[in-house]
Amino acid sequence: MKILTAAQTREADAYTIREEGISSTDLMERAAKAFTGWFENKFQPSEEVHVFCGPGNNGGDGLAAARLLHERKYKVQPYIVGDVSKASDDFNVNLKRLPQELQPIHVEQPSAVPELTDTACVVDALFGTGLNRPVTGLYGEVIRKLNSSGATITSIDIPSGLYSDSQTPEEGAITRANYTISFELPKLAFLLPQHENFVGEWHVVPIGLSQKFIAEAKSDLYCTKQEDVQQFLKPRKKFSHKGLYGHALLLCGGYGKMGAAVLAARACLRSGIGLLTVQVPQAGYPILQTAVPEAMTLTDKNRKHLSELPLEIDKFDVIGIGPGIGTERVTKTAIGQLLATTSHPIVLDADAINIVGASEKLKAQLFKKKLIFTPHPKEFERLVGKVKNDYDRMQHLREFCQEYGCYVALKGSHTAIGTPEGKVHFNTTGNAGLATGGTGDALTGVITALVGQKYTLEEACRLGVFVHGLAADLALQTVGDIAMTASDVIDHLPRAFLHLTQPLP
Ligand SMILES: NC(=O)C1=CN([C@@H]2O[C@H](COP(=O)(O)OP(=O)(O)OC[C@H]3O[C@@H](n4cnc5c(N)ncnc54)[C@H](O)[C@@H]3O)[C@@H](O)[C@H]2O)[C@@H](O)CC1
Ligand SMILES: [K+]
Repeated sequence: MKILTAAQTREADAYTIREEGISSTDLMERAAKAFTGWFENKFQPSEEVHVFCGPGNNGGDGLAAARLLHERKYKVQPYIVGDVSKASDDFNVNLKRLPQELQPIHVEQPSAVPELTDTACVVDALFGTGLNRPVTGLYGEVIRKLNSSGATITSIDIPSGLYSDSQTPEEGAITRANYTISFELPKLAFLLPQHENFVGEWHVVPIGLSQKFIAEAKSDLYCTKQEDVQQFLKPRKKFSHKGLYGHALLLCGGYGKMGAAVLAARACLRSGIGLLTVQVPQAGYPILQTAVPEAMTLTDKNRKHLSELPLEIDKFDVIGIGPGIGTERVTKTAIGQLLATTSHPIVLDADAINIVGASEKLKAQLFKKKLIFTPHPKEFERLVGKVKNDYDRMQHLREFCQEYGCYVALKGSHTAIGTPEGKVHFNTTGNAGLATGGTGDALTGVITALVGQKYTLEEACRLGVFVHGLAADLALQTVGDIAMTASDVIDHLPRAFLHLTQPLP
């Protein structure tokens, strides 16, 4: 699914109106119906609904929604904020359509906003994608008052004041929505962690914008949905054997962190790898052989740390390295040797990233390799330096991937996968239960397994991150997010793959 800019969304609206012979007023009615459809499922008609409308089409949506909710027996009070003498045409059409008994309150001073209790529902329709400057003055005061009221706020299309695809200037007020209901496609701003407290829980509702326009629109930003990954999932063949599904090598684990190797290995096996060899420091031999009997185990000559590569490194189709390995000098040397010798794809995680990030010499060895990095935001900064905000982080992600011709799965609530072409694919599965030690080790195992099965590096990243998040979503139903462990996520990988390959009842 593509992510469009605010400007492209306006063009999509205009194109749909022009090419599909629908009036802009009817498109607004569709948007308001889609919004109220969601709203009715969430809130009871007994609740008071205060709808705050700005001067543009977002305000028009608010007026239309006020009318529709009133028809469905909600107790609605519309507010018109600021000077609307130059309001949009569709705003005016919807103002006229308000029934006699639904008189709007004109807010020309912040004091005209009533004291709202925390049982009140607010619909925020002040500004949408037409926002063209930071919100200050009266509108800013109204937003601050709504934010501090304790009422439950639902924003139409986007929290008012939030820029959809660039950094909102500091002086601009932004609605802190509990829910955001957006039209047709998500906005980039929703996917960035810094906006969590503004966007709240977000949903996208379809309004029938031209699919032709969306398909042809140029964008480097995507959301990965289930149907996307299902398209490149490879079904197993009846006459197949383990040799067809790749032989992976995991270089993981260290003294006191052998669990990282166990988790990566178990996730790798649960993601379909044909054969798995794990090399661990000597101290890990009995642990691996006992905890993961399906894996072959090699031991390093070093008792506690990774210090050497297996002799026949080229027989492996893919190498996953990093979880639990530490940053000893001997380990750094081994990573240098790995980058210098193998031509097979490598998945680098955790301390492998920290080691590479701290060494210009190793960074110089990254060019023209088949590499996937799976950093969390701190590890990513060790690769690219300090970042200013989430937009800056995205820019660094694209530049790093383009410069080194590699893939980076930058982990987060919406893990962002950067590609050498400068694209970014945001993931849409997963939950806060993943914020616990070991889930990253599991992800390394999943992606390594998929690369071993000859998925392209892009497919392995997108499918791997998606299925790992889906496993966590399935685990959520039985263990919840507080108690979830990495092992729970791995234990739910089978159901997650089943969910993708077979329609569930
Ligand atoms: N026909 C369409 O184009 C559709 C539009 N839709 C809705 O329309 C919205 C976009 O509408 P518009 O393009 O009219 O834009 P908005 O409603 O977001 O706001 C634009 C108006 O606000 C003013 N403005 C912008 N920034 C301001 C600021 N910081 N302080 C004070 N005033 C400011 C502008 O001068 C303009 O009058 C979407 O977000 C969506 O909610 C939907 O109804 C779907 C159909
Ligand atoms: K809004």
